[in-house]
Amino acid sequence: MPCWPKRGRRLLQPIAKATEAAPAKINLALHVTGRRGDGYHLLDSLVAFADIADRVTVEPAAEMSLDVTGPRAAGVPADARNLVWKAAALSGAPPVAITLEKHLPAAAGIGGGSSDAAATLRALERLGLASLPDPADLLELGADLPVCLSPRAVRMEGIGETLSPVPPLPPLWCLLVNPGVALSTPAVFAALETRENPGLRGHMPVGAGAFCAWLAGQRNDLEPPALRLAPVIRDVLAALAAQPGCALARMSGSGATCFGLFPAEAPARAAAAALSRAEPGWWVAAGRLA
Ligand SMILES: C[C@@](CO)(OP(=O)(O)O)[C@H](O)COP(=O)(O)OP(=O)(O)OC[C@H]1O[C@@H](n2ccc(N)nc2=O)[C@H](O)[C@@H]1O
Ligand SMILES: Nc1ncnc2c1ncn2[C@@H]1O[C@H](COP(=O)(O)OP(=O)(O)O)[C@@H](O)[C@H]1O
Repeated sequence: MPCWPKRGRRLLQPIAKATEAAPAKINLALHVTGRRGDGYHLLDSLVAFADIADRVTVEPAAEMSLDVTGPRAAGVPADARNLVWKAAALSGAPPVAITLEKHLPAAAGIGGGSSDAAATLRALERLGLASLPDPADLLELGADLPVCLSPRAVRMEGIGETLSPVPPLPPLWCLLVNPGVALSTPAVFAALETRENPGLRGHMPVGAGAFCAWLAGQRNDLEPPALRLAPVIRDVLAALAAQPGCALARMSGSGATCFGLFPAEAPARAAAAALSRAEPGWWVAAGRLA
């Protein structure tokens, strides 16, 4: 079904296809505060996004199809198991052809699949093929889906369905590093030693220096279990922390991707170049935090 955008009184060309960026999700802090009866964990997380992204292109078609391309396509399912396909099916939209250009590593703690699925839903909405769902209704696709629907910095609680606004983040650049180890999210949660921990403490300051100091006082409670499952994460954290200009190094989500925060762009770019040279087997990407 073509979509006729209403701009002024002129009839414009129908939108034939829509492309959306699916940015990397970063848990700047991730506190595990309890566990529900069904085994899902309660979280208190400050979530942000980086302009390091997959790209999802959606166009109307006679039948559903999915083409997975790009430098990180290997191993990503190109059928109904993929979250982009599941999202399109859940939306109730007519059949579409989806092209997913993978740049983010999979099973990496940066919500690649969830962000791709959310980007698919935004593209379907732009094409006029489906309306944007209520974020909480997306939990059945994954706990990270609600936060990825409108990718901007927020506080995420519950198992991922409770989203509340935070003050704008200070200008910060991030360096994402993954050592090439895929970590299973359930395995990392299962390896937690303590499940009832305090939530985020205090109020988020506005300036970059104060913000990074405040963040250093928060945690990622999934870091210790992930380190036990993949000890190489310790090397990644040490390598990030040793980069000039790095204000904080921490793991995102259930790992194994870690991030370094840099108040200035040039040191972040220099650190990306240095780490890529030193560890050619690691995935390294620098971007702006949003
Ligand atoms: C840990 C987080 C933090 O943002 O990120 P990632 O490491 O995936 O990026 C997310 O909560 C992951 O969300 P997502 O990857 O969508 O998880 P789901 O598919 O819903 O769940 C996978 C499994 O993780 C565990 N799980 C997930 C979320 C949660 N709040 N409690 C859990 O215990 C459960 O064992 C569940 O079966
Ligand atoms: N679009 C997708 N991109 C990556 N992985 C996907 C996608 N759809 C389904 N998957 C499956 O989901 C698993 C978790 O991938 P991902 O969402 O990238 O994890 P994480 O949330 O830990 O970053 C992968 O192992 C893969 O089999």
